[in-house]
Amino acid sequence: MWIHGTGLRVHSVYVKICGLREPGHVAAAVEAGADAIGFVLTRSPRRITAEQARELAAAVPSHVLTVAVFAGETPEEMRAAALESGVRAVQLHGAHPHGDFTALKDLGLTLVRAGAAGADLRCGAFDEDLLIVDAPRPGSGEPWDWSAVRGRPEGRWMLAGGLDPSNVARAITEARPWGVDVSSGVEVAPGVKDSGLIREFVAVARGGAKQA
Ligand SMILES: O=C(O)c1ccccc1N[C@@H]1O[C@H](COP(=O)(O)O)[C@@H](O)[C@H]1O
Repeated sequence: MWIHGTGLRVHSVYVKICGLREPGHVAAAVEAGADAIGFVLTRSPRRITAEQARELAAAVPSHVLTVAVFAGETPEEMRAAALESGVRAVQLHGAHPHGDFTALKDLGLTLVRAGAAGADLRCGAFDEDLLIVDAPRPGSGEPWDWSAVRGRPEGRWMLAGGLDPSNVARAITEARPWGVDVSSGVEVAPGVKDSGLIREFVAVARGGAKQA
């Protein structure tokens, strides 16, 4: 199902796979049915350049949202990297002020705001299109008490932080998010994705695979 006017497609639970660096893993995520895939353009074991992101994004069909992930960069840096990479969305982690979102608005990209549970939990409060409610340390793979936010975020919001194929079904039950976002939980080492784990994560998040 497509959400009118947003370029966003949802099944039961919207699924984003983040921190992709290899064409084979991008293909695995797309074939598994991910709705969005993320390229980390900030400090991280998963960091790639805007040029590498452009090459990876070029192979992604238009129904899958490509997202550039930032944390602490200036609006000018984010604009330049977003334009060079050719992504369709930008994701701002941490304490970015409202003005940073306003400064990116004219790019016409989907704006994603990501913050921990203590942040403003209303999607749209910073003019963003999507909200991610994450662990205090993004990309750390550390689980947190997902049930603590159940019923609190408003609008289209994704749960993130420590999710993996073994716990995502429970996390969805506990927090009732609109979508889920994963990075570490589909890796065999920091920054090293695994196609089997990507497939398993998408299948479980959509309710298509049984939990052990
Ligand atoms: O994935 C990263 O390395 C990363 C680095 C800096 C900011 C955000 C990052 N990714 C986002 O973090 C969570 C996933 O965390 P986890 O590793 O699954 O626990 C998600 O929002 C990613 O988009």
